[in-house]
This record gives sequence, structure tokens and C-alpha cells, in this order.
Amino acid sequence: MKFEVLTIFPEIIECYIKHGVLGKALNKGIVEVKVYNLRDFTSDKHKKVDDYPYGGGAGMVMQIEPFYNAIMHLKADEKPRKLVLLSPQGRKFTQKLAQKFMEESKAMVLICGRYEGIDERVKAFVDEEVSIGDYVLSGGELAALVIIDSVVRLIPGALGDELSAVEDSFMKGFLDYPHYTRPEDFKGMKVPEVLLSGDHKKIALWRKRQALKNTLKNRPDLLKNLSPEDMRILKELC
Ligand SMILES: Nc1cc(-c2ccc3cc[nH]c3c2)n[nH]1
Repeated sequence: MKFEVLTIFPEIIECYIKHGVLGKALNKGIVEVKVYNLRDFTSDKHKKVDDYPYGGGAGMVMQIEPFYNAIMHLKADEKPRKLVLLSPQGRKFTQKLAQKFMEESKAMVLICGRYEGIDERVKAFVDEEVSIGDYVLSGGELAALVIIDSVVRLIPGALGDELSAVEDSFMKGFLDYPHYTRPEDFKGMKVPEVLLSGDHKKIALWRKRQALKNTLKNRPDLLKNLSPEDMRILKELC
């Protein structure tokens, strides 16, 4: 899978992708990330990317021309790609949308604005406008990294042989269960006995109960379409 990122701060993207799961996936060739500096697609000597907003108001707006030039440059190879604009006004990004992007897109262009936002006319050249949450960031780069990270984790082989309980739980519609590792007793804070029992059936049930308990407490909105067994466990918790 290939990600192409348009930004005026390429170093934000380049620094993050070298580490962890993403770094391994890059080294394995499972994923490719190319970062383009929008300033390289300007036509003036000052590499200007923003200007004052028509109609007045605070701050600056990013001009359409660098985005247009960069998108046309990418499209010159005529390969299919999904163009995604990061914005607080976009469609909410979820684990399910990450799965959809992974399954449907061989290549994604992630378009990152800064300042007060970008010229509205850029949206004529994108396929999707996506928000990673109901809060305002200083730019699209962190949102782009969230999308890259969550989509890459879903690519078969990207996580190596580590099972990923986190994806599974989110895909099944609830939060993850609690995790513990050594030491068994930290200043009197002990690991739950069941996790030391070696009884995998009991451990699996305990984990399911804890996941449902956490979800009921923090994200009851996720508790839809539960299986009859999960509903039974949930009812025991209430
Ligand atoms: N979910 C979310 C996206 C953003 C975002 C995206 C692009 C820009 C450009 C300037 N500020 C931005 C903020 N904030 N929150």
C-alpha cells in the first residue's frame, strides 16, 4: 500500500514513520510513504502557500494552486488513488473506515492543511474529507499519521506474528481488555489471579467481561449489535 502525503511540514511525517510498526512495515516493503512539500509546487520565489481570507476574518487561508499542482503531478502517472482531505468538518474516522481504506485502496493521498484551513475549491479534487475526532488540531499532519498508522496495522503481515487484540475488539464493537506484565506484585498492586491460572477459557471469559465492563463505563455508544453471548455477559454486569 502506498501513502502520498501533501504538507508544508514533511519532517513531521518523515520523523514519525521511521519508528515502530510503521518502520517495520516500511522496511518489509509492505507499505511505502512518499511525502511532498507543498512549497515545491508554488510558482513564486517566496514559495508562498497562504493568503488573507476573502470576506475578512482572523488568520490566513492556504491557497489552492500548490494543492492543485501537487495533485496534478501525482495524477500524471494515471494510477488509481484515493484522495483524502484531513479536516475537522470531515466524515468521522473509525476502525471500520480504516478497514475499508485498507481493503479498497492501493494508494491514498493524504492532504494536510495548516493555518485557518485551505481554499474550499481544493475539495473539488478530493474523494473524501475525514476528521479523526471532534477537536481542532493545528494542521492535518497528525490526522494523516493517525490514518496511516491505523490502516497499516491492518495490512496482513504488518504486525508480524503479534496478535492484535486491540483491532479485534474495536472491530467487534467494544474496547480492549486490561493488560498486565511482570512484575506480578508492584508495591502491593497485584496481577489478577485468573491471569496466572493458565486456564485459557477462564482467562478469555475474564477478558471479555472486562472489555464489556470498560465499554459500558466509557463508551456505551459502542455497545450495539452484540452477540447473544456478549449480551448475556453484559446483563450479568448490570
Ligand atoms: N479531526 C481534525 C482535523 C483537524 C485539522 C485538519 C486540518 C487543519 C488545517 C488547519 N487546522 C486543521 C485541523 N483538526 N481536527
